[in-house]
Amino acid sequence: MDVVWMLPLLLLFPLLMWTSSTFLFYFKKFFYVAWMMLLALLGIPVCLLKSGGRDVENMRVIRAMVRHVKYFFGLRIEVSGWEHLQTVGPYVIISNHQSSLDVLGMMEILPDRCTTIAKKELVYAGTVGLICWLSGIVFINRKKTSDAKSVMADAAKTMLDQQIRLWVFPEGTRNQNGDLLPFKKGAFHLAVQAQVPIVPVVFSSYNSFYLRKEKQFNSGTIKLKILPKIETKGMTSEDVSSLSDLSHSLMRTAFLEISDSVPQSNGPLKH
Ligand SMILES: CCCCCCCCCCCCCCCCC(=O)SCCNC(=O)CCNC(=O)[C@H](O)C(C)(C)COP(=O)(O)OP(=O)(O)OC[C@H]1O[C@@H](n2cnc3c(N)ncnc32)[C@H](O)[C@@H]1OP(=O)(O)O
Ligand SMILES: CCCCCCCC/C=C\CCCCCCCC(=O)OC[C@@H](O)COP(=O)(O)O
Repeated sequence: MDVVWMLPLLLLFPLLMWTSSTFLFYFKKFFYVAWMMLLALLGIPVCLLKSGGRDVENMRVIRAMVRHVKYFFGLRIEVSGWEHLQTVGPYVIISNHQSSLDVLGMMEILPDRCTTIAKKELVYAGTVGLICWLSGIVFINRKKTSDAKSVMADAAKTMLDQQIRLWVFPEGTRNQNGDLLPFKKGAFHLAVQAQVPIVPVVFSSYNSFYLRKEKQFNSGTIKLKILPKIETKGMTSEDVSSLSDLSHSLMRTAFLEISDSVPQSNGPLKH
């Protein structure tokens, strides 16, 4: 191409960058995925050298490598309720799930020996998939409940045998509706089967800085509220529904309390 044409294009590019919020939205999203892929590529050999294979201890590598990422996007993460994570031994963390950006908040508070339950498709996500597998992430097939149930029953045993904590997203999918989705039951069966406490964690609404439909991705604050643990000792599968309802109501109250009242992306969810 002629140099004469290159010059205005070169000048236009930064202008486009600073003026078009849609362009910035896609650029930031692309950068997020690309950066995470690169970090994972660098993290994989570290994990292999440290533990030689699939091991929950590799979560420490991810936690350390992801902590700076928030600064690229001007995101502040404010945590409250740290004391509720000071529980000895295994427990199940449950949290709401709005976007893949949740990984940033997660890595801010992730306790030692804590891994997560994820959809099986994530294992195919290139270097990110491989580092997730190396870090002991438990993959489930959401379309086959019987398979998912047996994988989670095995996880309940592993939690106790290997003193592992598990992070589950009980909504079962990403949701940015300005409210919580009804909860799936897996996390509660897991906690009851292992007879371990549940620690609810609530992420404030991202609607004040990240709107998928409107293609807005600005800087902002994520509030993370860790709630007091809920004991499950002595509970049976009969108690799962009430345990799920109690957790949902506590988390919904906290979610509405810490989220700014901003226009919602898709309107409030109708139950
Ligand atoms: C260095 C660089 C690094 C780079 C980055 C790396 C980042 C990596 C770290 C972070 C990773 C983050 C990953 C995030 C990924 C998040 C996700 O993938 S979310 C999606 C996957 N997760 C879930 O789906 C978990 C929640 N879902 C469930 O628990 C579900 O219950 C289910 C087990 C999948 C089953 O779902 P479903 O059948 O649709 O619905 P239910 O109503 O819940 O269940 C039906 C029926 O079955 C009973 N039941 C459910 N579970 C059990 C069980 N474990 N045991 C026994 N019975 C069970 C339930 O009670 C229902 O019966 P009922 O009679 O109606 O009560
Ligand atoms: C086929 C591949 C599927 C996942 C591709 C993700 C690739 C992302 C790469 C880098 C981003 C940083 C780490 C993100 C890890 C979190 C992944 C995530 O949040 O998955 C979404 C899942 O919770 C729910 O998905 P659905 O909305 O139910 O569907």
